[in-house]
Amino acid sequence: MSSKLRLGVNIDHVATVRNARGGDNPDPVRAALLAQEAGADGITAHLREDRRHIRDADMAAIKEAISIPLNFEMAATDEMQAIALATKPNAVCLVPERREERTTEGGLEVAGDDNRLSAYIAPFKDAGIRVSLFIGADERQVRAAAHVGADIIELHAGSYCDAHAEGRLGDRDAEFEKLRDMATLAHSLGLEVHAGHGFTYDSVKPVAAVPEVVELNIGHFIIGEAIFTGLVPAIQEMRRLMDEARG
Ligand SMILES: CC(=O)[C@@H](O)[C@H](O)COP(=O)(O)O
Ligand SMILES: NCC(=O)COP(=O)(O)O
Repeated sequence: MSSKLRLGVNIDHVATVRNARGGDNPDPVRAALLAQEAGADGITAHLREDRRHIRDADMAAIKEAISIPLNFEMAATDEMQAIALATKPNAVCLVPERREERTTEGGLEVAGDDNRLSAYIAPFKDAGIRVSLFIGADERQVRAAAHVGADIIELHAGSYCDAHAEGRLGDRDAEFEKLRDMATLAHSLGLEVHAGHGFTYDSVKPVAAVPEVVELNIGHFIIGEAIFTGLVPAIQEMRRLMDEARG
């Protein structure tokens, strides 16, 4: 098995730069369209409860503008459910949120919240919106994701990427093995497997080579690299490395 690996480009941090000054520039919709032109297979955007980057109007405008799938990241709240159902993305990805965190620190606790999550995801499934759960590489959470009826899991790759960046080689290898093993388990349970958070040109290839992983969502590094090389070359280089790893 070695299906094509999709690249979802997360454009949140274009909005972070815009919001630093107010006004309209840089425009996340323009970034989404450019990402599409550059060969992205999907656009990911996270409407945080505190609206620190993407805002409600961005999400609606991105959905309207692009012709590739939109992956709508959100906390599992009633407010976000109503917005996502009105936006009609291809998929929602439920993520944990803590107001004070700098970024998404961990995965969703599915195992301890399975009854609520089963009921929460039902309206999305009725509306034809695929449901992804952003979880840590943890067997309990993978099994619970299958149990609640998720279509997809996105494995939080942050611990692997951090260990890679900090040169903690033992931790990096241990975290990679967890990602690989949980991808295999999830696939065997009928879940589609994605991974994301923290990938760079240096860290992406081992995970891109895992055959059960069919999509990577990558944002912060690509947007940062775009400052130096431009958005299209930054996306194309990530795409090249992913394809090379897939071999
Ligand atoms: C869930 C996730 O990994 C993405 O949303 C990514 O982290 C970008 O958003 P933040 O930087 O706001 O966490
Ligand atoms: N779900 C992960 C994502 O969309 C991008 O994360 P990052 O590359 O911005 O860390």
